[in-house]
Amino acid sequence: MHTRVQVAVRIRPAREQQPLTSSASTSPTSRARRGSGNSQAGNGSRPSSAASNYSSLGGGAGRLINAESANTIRVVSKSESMLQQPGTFLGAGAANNPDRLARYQYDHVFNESAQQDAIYSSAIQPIVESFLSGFNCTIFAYGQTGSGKTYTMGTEAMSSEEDSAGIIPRALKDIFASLNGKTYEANLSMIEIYNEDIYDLLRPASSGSGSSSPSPASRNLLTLREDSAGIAKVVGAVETIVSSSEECLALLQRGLATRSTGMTAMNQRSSRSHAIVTLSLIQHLDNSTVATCLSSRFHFVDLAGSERVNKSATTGDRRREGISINQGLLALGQVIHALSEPATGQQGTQQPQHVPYRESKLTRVLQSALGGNSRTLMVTCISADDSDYSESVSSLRYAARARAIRNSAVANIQIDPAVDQVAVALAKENAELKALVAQLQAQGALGAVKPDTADSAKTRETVVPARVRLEDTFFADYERLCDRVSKFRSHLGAVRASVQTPVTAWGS
Ligand SMILES: Nc1ncnc2c1ncn2[C@@H]1O[C@H](COP(=O)(O)OP(=O)(O)OP(=O)(O)O)[C@@H](O)[C@H]1O
Repeated sequence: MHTRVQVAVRIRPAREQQPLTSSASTSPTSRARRGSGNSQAGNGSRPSSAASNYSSLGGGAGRLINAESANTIRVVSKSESMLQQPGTFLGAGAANNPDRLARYQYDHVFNESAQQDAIYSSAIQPIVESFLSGFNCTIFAYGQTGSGKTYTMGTEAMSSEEDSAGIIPRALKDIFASLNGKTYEANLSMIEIYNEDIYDLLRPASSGSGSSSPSPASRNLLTLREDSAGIAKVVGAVETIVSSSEECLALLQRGLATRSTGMTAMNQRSSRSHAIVTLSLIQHLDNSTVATCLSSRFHFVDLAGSERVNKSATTGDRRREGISINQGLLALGQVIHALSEPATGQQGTQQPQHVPYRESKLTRVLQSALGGNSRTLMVTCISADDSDYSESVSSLRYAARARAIRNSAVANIQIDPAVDQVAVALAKENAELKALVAQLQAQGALGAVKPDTADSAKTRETVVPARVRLEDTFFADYERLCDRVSKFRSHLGAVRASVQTPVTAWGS
């Protein structure tokens, strides 16, 4: 079933303070480890209660970028060329657009006063329902550095109780509440892509544990391998069995402590890596005749933010990280671009476009989320400050393009492995019966009885009743097999029908 990638845009509250003027370029915290929420006092430090440092006013009449409705963002263009860009629907171009306005439309737009719970209930809950119905799902946060991706995803602090809790803790809480009383297996993993290397955040570094900042060489490097369908999979990440949201949050908290972060002029604790949290779930469905199971994967992706080297005032490691981050995001932009615009052939026919997934680890890992078997939501975080105008407009354009991507998401229904064994046994039995029938036919026991041989009377006496008995057994087994197969088919059909359209709001 084709589903469109959904896009939500969140405008972060205005920063009350100017971008950090700390000497990020001269004394960066070298690959700082994210703490457990402690914030240092003083100029430029991360607020202990983040919301308290930001204006909660929605909208800003004099600003160039504003949320106009629950689906629309209005941008006053600074240049003529901007009005010609995809995603604008005034369309008539600058000459007919004296107000120089562009409007971008999305599935959800949240202004700066939007709270975490409102974002969760309108944009995220439908995806959680899809996941529980057997669909692979991905939510990824995109945007410039400091625009609020980590805050929105909830990879800042792992608690599902606080008002400021983000998407991940809230989703985990809902998922495990829904699974209560069901038979399932759930596994959690957490990785990061840092400078084009993939690390396991749930496996402690193999050496140097005394150091506050393990060197990349001591950490567990993971590899990517393509499956038979050409989809890259991360190999070797620790998958921990989990049975409650509290367990997941404790694990994620541990993983976050080793995520690569660092201070830049734009963000006191800037994520220097793309973090991917994956929850894999197998739900066993109850059925008296044939058991099936739903298997689904939920990827939560907190991307590192794009940054302008001059603005983020980075040097050394921070600068190298920034370049690597930008390269990964550039590749992501190219993939979004290719998927949103199918190439047109010579006769005007649409042709499959080459999609450059292989350009970066990030795009390889996100391959199935973009154009594959997944229900995907891109949460684009922007700042409406005029000083962030060009970065925000660029994010808005990417977001508008991403909305054109069509995925083919299907509910992953499988025969329970235990039922598979029954099916194998029945197939074996069937094959044995067929062989027996063939053997008897070859001996003439099941064919027409040959007339008037010397032993014909004896043959009729002994073979015919045996044949009847064998036929009875064979047909009884055969009917039993057919009955089980037909029950299984109708059950599978019913399960498919019930999970194909669980979310009415999903784009198609
Ligand atoms: N909607 C919001 N309400 C309150 N505080 C916010 C909001 N969005 C972001 N913040 C605060 O702004 C700061 C920067 O946000 P955050 O770290 O989430 O940005 P980011 O996009 O993840 O940046 P980077 O890409 O550099 O990691 C944090 O202190 C965060 O708590």
